[in-house]
Formats: sequence, structure tokens, C-alpha cells
Amino acid sequence: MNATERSIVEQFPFWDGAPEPAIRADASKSYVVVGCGTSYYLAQCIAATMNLRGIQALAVPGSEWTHRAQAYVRDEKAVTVVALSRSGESTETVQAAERSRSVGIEVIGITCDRDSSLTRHSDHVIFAETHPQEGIVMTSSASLMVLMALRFIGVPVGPDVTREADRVMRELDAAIVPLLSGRSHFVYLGSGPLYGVAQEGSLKLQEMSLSYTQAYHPMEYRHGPISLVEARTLVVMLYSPEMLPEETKLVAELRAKGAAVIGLGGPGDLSISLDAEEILRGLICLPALQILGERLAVSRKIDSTAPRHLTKVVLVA
Ligand SMILES: O=P(O)(O)OC[C@H]1O[C@](O)(CO)[C@@H](O)[C@@H]1O
Repeated sequence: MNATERSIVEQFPFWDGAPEPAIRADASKSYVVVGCGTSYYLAQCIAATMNLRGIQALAVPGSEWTHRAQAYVRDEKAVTVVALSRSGESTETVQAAERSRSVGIEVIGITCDRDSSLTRHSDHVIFAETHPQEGIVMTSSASLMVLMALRFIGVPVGPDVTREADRVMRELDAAIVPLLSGRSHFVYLGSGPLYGVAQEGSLKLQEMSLSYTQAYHPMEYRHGPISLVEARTLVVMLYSPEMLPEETKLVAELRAKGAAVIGLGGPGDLSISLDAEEILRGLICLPALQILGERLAVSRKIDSTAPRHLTKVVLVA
């Protein structure tokens, strides 16, 4: 087992060991959630979840918040910034936190590194210990930052959630290899808080297996991107609990056009049930999406511990 696989399959004790945050989101405030790469996609899931829980929030990439805040909010000083960063060192996220504080905006850092530039530029830090062997590709830390954010929002995340995520990952892992054969086009679909998770699944597969991937809101996929669907397409559909009839019809249409579909929480060539409400589904699906990337990397003889052109901390010179 390589270090990437270890940090995926051995992440669950770290979930159970994550402390309750000392600070909670305040529904009377508005939040901007910032991050880069994986951390930005997680920010999208978290912001959507905050809105569903009655807390106004918007996800913005770190660099955009630093340089173009006016394009996203009317009054930047009226918000609280939540900055997500595993390392606490990604240049754009650190700059977003630093600049926010310099103009008097409160910053809450969510991180897996206790002592970093981000923690020095944060008014409050929410921290959890991650798997020590996690490498360049972000796996256990990604899940942990979502877990910490959910608790910050006031969503209880207990051992039942850990068990469910472990089951979903194992069920996918047991069945995935035959579905990967002959696939070269990978599509991730999800809506609401699952859209950011679809983007993260797509990025994970791209980084780990050097594949072209796409992520869309399910019904947006019909407006053009569907042209690319054929027998080499693998679709990962992240179902919301209400399972809209148009979404199940979309999946049937994709299968009729030759795609294989992994249905997380609904129908597909591989269908895995999700016993969870919408706001917990993203966290529960993350380890399964991570192991999917690792299995494709192995099937292509790609070493996911050394992804091309990537470093653990991406700095702007
Ligand atoms: O959370 P951090 O440490 O700011 O890092 C985000 C980085 O992680 C990555 O997923 C690298 O694996 C990139 O998307 C991005 O550069």
C-alpha cells in the first residue's frame, strides 16, 4: 500500500479524534469562505451547507478575494472570512487572510497545520491532526476540513458518520476496478453542497491519474457537455436525497449513450446507498472519491505519491 492509499483508508480514526471547534458560526453574520484548489472546492461545499443552515455564505478563491473582493460582495468589511488550508501556506489563501485582517475583517482559519502563516493571520483557528503519511495529493486533510467546518456550522458529526463514510468507500473499492477498464473521460455531477464535492472528485482524479475530468451541476450537463459522452465515459453521480426525476432521467440518458454511471445515493451501473441527509453526503462521499482516483492511477501505472507538476504547497513566487 503506498502512502496515498494509506492516508485514504486509514483516515477514519483521525475523524473520530478531531476535537470540537471552540467557535461556532453565527447566523447574524455573513461569511466568505476562501481557499485554493481542493480547499476552494471544499469551500464551495461548506458555503452551500451554511446557506442551507440559514447562515449566509459565499465561496471565493483566495486570489479573487485578495484582488477582486468588490466583484463578490457589496461591503467586504461586513463579512467574516473563513480560510481553509491544509498547509496554511498556499500563497493566495495566506494573502486573503492577511489582507482581510489588515482592513479589520475577522478571519477564522480551518487547517491541519497548527503553526503556519495562516494561523498567524487568523483571529481563531480550528485545527485537527491529519494522517502523518498524507502526501502531495490532499486526502485525509480534505475530509477533516469539511468535518471541522460542519461542526463549526453546528452540524453534529459523530462516529455514525465515520462508519458510513468507511462503508461507502469500501463498497466502491470492492466494485470499481472492472468499471474503470477502457474509460478515458470522467464526469462528476452534483448539486447544492454536492457540486463542490463533484469538483473535488474531478480534481482528485485529474491529479492522481493525469486524466481529463469535468464537473457540472447535473442538469447543466445536458446543455453542451453531453456531446462528449460515449462508451469511454465514466460518470460519478452524487445524488441528493430528493433524487429529482429529471436527474434520474439524465442518468438513464447517459447510460443509453454508452456511459457507465457510479450512482452514489441512487441508480447507476454501480449503485451505492447513502444513509445520510444532504449536508452530510459530501463528507461521506469524499473517501470514496479519493480511492477512485487512487485505483485509476494504479490501473494506469501512475504513482499518485508524485503527481506531475504539483507540490504539497503551491506558492506564488
Ligand atoms: O489546502 P492548501 O494547503 O492551501 O493547499 C491547497 C492545494 O492542495 C492541492 O490539492 C494540492 O494537492 C492543490 O489543489 C492546492 O494547491
